[in-house]
Amino acid sequence: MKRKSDKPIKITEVCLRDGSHVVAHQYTEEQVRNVTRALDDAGMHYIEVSHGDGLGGSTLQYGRSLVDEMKLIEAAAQECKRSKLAVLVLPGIGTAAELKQARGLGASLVRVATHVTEADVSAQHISIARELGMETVGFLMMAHMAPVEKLVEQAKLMESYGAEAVYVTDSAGALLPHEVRERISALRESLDIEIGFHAHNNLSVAVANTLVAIEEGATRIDGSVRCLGAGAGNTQTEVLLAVLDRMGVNLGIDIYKMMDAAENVVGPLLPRPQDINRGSLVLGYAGVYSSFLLHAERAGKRYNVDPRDILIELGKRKVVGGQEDMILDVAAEMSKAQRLGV
Ligand SMILES: CC[C@H](O)CC(=O)C(=O)O
Ligand SMILES: [Mn+2]
Repeated sequence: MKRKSDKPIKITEVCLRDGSHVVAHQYTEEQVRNVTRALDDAGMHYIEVSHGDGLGGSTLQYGRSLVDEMKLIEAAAQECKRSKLAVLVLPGIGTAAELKQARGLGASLVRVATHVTEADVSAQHISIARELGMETVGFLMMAHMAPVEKLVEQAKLMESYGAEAVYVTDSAGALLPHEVRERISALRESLDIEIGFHAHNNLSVAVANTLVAIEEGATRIDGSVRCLGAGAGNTQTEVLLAVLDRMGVNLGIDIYKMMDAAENVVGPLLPRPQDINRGSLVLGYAGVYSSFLLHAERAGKRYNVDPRDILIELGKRKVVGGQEDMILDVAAEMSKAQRLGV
């Protein structure tokens, strides 16, 4: 593979954070320990652990965690011998206090996540993370919703606040390979910091998109073992590693150990196969936040509305992360309209 960056590629495994959405934030300490131990043993670079919506996400609105995420972070930190521990924080949900606590428990990298057009709200969190001595990464979510110039402008803001890398985050799994190429290439030309890419597989192009991102110069790459992430999941880590190895890119992560972790440790955690069903396909097709799927399915059951219609409507209304309460409102409105035959 011809890469446009000569920096090493670093993989962040997100099944214990993005995958938290899939298990409705019900991870146990034992599950987190087992997964972390297996990933660490394989040589994973970074392992992210937090509530699915980041630090402080355990609320009625986003879903309560079974176990306090700080306990999960502490457990994961104790299992990390080689891997570094990462956390995610969304300004407005997670506070400086939680970030400090996570740092104290052993988290050494933080991704500060904002909607793609709202990078300005990340300034304080980025600067606090830098003061705490953490590797600090910006995470621009729903990257398909902004034109390339806007994405570049927002990434530059994060860089100016002190971010050491900025991610193009395809939260909805809506980006197509040529759109990933345009975005990563524009960022490479405009930024002096590393570029990352986080995919969702709702249109079945997560691995392909990730390869394009790497070719264009992205060096921070996310994946989830067995696709254990919101919607249809993320770039499947063990598959990506095998494909990269076949392309002559070896990242020092043991592929057999990753396959075994996928089969024996993560596989049994899946509540259902992470295939691309009609719900996850609609997410990518409509460009809706992947973590909305479970909420839309629940709302659909409650109000007897097809979850696909709810997701399409959310897409039309450009509902973004943090507006989860709109899902019930939309379902209730649609149910009323159905009853009245409107
Ligand atoms: C709400 C946080 C979100 O799950 C972050 C993420 O992984 C994404 O936007 O894809
Ligand atoms: Mn995600």
